[in-house]
Amino acid sequence: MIPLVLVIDDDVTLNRLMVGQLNRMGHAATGVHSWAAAQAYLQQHDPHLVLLDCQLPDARGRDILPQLVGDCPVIIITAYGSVKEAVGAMQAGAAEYLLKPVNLDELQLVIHKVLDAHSMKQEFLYLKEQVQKRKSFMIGQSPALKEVENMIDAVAPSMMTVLIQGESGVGKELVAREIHERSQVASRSFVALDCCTMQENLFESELFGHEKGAFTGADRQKKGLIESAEGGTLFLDEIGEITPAIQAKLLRILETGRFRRLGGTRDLSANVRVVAATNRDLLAMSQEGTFRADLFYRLNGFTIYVPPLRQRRDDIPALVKHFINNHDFSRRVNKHLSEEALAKLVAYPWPGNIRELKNMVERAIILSGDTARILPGHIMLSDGVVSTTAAKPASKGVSLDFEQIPTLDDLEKHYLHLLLDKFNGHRGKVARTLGISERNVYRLLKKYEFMEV
Ligand SMILES: Nc1ncnc2c1ncn2[C@@H]1O[C@H](COP(=O)(O)OP(=O)(O)OP(=O)(O)O)[C@@H](O)[C@H]1O
Repeated sequence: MIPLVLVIDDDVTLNRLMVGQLNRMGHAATGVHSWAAAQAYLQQHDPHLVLLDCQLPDARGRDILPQLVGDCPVIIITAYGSVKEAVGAMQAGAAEYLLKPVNLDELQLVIHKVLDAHSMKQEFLYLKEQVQKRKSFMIGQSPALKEVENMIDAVAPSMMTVLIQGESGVGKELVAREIHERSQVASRSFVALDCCTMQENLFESELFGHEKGAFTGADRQKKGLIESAEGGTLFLDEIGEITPAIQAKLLRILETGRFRRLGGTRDLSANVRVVAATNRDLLAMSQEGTFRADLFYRLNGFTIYVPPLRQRRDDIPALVKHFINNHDFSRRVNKHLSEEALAKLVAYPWPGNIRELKNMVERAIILSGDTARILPGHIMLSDGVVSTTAAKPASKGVSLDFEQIPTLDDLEKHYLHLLLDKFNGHRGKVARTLGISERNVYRLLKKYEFMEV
């Protein structure tokens, strides 16, 4: 498509020069010398770009600009010495400005830049719209999941705080994203913070931000995630892990909408919707005194419980199909599950829930090689590891059960397996939990020949 360009300039010579240059660049340019002539042109055409002289005989550029900028990018041409006018035009929405006398090389550069930026913006807006229009990412038709969907629909349009409860890997973060996507603030940011992976100070500065000099190394002011989520949704994952000091600050945000950056003396307002998730029993924790009861009641105003996969086995076939279809390699070889393999999956208790199912499907795809059919032999369910934290959400510790007395290597291997499942294969989080470097985690992955390596 050849871009249409309209040049509105009463300087006849400059106008002709610019039109000539634009046509040589492969555009279809038309020159007019007044606003009246431009209006006549605009009634018949939709140009992709307008070059507009600030001083026309029958109108001033800054009065016309608002009528043009909504439809296409506008480059202002202004007399040398009227930079102030050019700045005003930029503030009113002009894409760029050129000073007279116009240098034709510069004209070419600026036009390329403006058209490229405009097409990128159009593409971005298109993609954003597509993403917003997209249907739910939540797969499954079971009555239990439908109930969760109904709860999401009910609460999403309000700005109410929501608590999502459920075992690890059931899809709590997905539910939080759905609440955001179906809310009135869907076009604003969704900011997620995992409360269990950071030390208290780091976490505080990440969430609330800090002022310059708040602590050693704070050499400049930094905004926190609360400010990044301004007008949108702040998702606090693993809320049961936050310390009492942070619990108090979070309570203040929920009660008053106010907070301070670390080292700050000024209150700032937090205009965010808070959605929190946990696999712990917050009620029991608040009764034991490890989680503030007042914060629990604030969060608990609207709770969505996401049931474990073993209570909605009907969803397994659709989930497996979804994970296979979303795997590049399996799409190429048209992978599918044999009936026996599916039966094996449906019978399994899934202590690691949908995350475990997803990892298992990905492993089975690799193990089945070039054959299209995934057979029961390609499905490796956890061998020997009978229970994990996932099966005991209220417990803070970890239990590994073995059929025989394990060696040190068995313990290491199974604990690594458990952490990989818990953190969805995230090596950084595994390393932080084990207190070793990521390089060492990588070494262990190789040692035990995990498929993720
Ligand atoms: N209904 C679903 N449809 C499709 N994918 C799902 C569904 N539920 C969960 N998943 C996928 O399963 C994985 C785990 O989900 P998610 O991270 O939301 O679980 P979680 O409950 O937040 O886990 P954790 O407690 O460990 O933070 C993700 O890859 C997610 O996309």
